[in-house]
Amino acid sequence: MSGIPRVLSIAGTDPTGGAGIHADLKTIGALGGYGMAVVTALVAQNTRGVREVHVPPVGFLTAQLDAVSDDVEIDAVKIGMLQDAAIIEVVRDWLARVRPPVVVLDPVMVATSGDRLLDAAAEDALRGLCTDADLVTPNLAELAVLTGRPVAATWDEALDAARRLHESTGTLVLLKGGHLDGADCPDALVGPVPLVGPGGVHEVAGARVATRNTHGTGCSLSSAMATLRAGGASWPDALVRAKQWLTGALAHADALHVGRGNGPVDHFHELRAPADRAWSAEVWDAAAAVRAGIEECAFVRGLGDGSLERDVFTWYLAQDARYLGEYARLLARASALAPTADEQAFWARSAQSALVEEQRLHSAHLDGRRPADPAPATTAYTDHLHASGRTYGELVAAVLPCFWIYADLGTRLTAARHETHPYDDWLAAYGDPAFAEATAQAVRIADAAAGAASAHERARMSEAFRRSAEHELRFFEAPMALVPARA
Ligand SMILES: Nc1ncnc2c1ncn2[C@@H]1O[C@H](COP(=O)(O)OP(=O)(O)O)[C@@H](O)[C@H]1O
Ligand SMILES: Cc1ncc(COP(=O)(O)OP(=O)(O)O)c(N)n1
Repeated sequence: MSGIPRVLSIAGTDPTGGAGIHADLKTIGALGGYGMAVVTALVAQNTRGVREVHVPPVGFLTAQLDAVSDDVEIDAVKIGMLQDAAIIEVVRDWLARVRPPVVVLDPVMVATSGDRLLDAAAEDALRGLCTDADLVTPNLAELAVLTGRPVAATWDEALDAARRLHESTGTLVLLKGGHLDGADCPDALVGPVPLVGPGGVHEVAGARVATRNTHGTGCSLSSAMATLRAGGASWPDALVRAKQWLTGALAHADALHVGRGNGPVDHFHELRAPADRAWSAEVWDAAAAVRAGIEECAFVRGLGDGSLERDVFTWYLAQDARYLGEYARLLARASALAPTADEQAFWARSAQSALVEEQRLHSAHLDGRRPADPAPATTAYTDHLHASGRTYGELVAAVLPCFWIYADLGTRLTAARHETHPYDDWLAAYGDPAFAEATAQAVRIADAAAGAASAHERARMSEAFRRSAEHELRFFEAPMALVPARA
């Protein structure tokens, strides 16, 4: 494969650009591929429904397919609307001759509007095509037709149906939770253990975005899977990234204002993001007063100029040791929830660093004494962090101020360092360039999570960050408040 995956969509059209080959080409481009398209059917449709379908002669479909494959090395194919058995036959013949390394089949049957996009007589032929694909991505209604069972009403029923489809076809199944009710919107890969892991199910959790603009989500998801897999991702990693991207596209869908019905998602929301204000910049600026309070508080000033009483500092360290023990648990939880291997590894390293490096420094200062009981400010902070662990985005937002405020203080306090400074090793730890880099990575991760979040989830992230920043201030104020004469 060349560096850029060459992905062919075989599908029908949508002149409003939300579904079919139009959605496929946008998706492939948005996820870094080179998109190509062979048209199976011309569909006069918009965001409110399908008006008419024109199917060119099947000989012309063969001519299109051959024109592409005679010339271009195809890394992946995504197959969408096929309309009738004759078209399915042509595609099967072509696949038998030209077998691209990745074949994803979205078994399109009925649009959200209720209009049929596949003849009822072609359902058997489509079952046959499922066996030729590497991945098949039915929604719940399509899964019911393919398995000959009633439409699943619960996630467990849907998983059962997906297992049946996998068993009857031998093909990996991407089960989609879009048509279930509730605040969650999970997807899952169901297939052989070597491909998807223990139990033959790899579930990817997701929050439901509150929007009616979901037109073309199935087309977009299947094209995303084809593109990411052709780019070298495992199927589970492809699903994690595809879902993160699609959730962001849904979260930005309302801003498009395309059509009066079920509008499309914003495939290019990630390209537009740099022009938007980063989430991190928003919350950092919003916390300006709290940050100023920290810089000006007696404890931080005393730490900077070295005038801080040793017993006050020791009290602070004992509390910090208590805090870090809990903080490490929360970082480990972020690692468990992380959507990518890189983020998982980052949070795991951070948890280890919080436990080992920081506590090593503390034990040097605490001179072997056991950490004290947690003070109210310490408990309030760690309670808040635990309460913020509902979703990955919120948790990442909640743990971020501890990185960022300390790194920021570190760059300022580094200027105060000198050989005989009583707290020089402490100032060095927080001014450490490696800690600054870890902080920058935590900020990047939080911005990516905010980019994929719904407006509601993004607001929760901002609130989690704001409250953690306030807890940081109280944490710095606590040692001096306990010793009022020194404040
Ligand atoms: N409101 C929503 N919020 C978040 N994800 C959604 C929403 N609706 C659909 N999805 C996601 O879009 C993809 C397509 O799912 P689905 O709607 O079930 O299929 P189809 O578009 O083929 O009917 C899945 O990844 C699903 O989880
Ligand atoms: C040409 C064409 N192909 C497929 C669909 C259905 O797309 P899907 O992604 O399942 O989205 P909804 O129709 O469910 O919104 C289509 N409408 N047109």
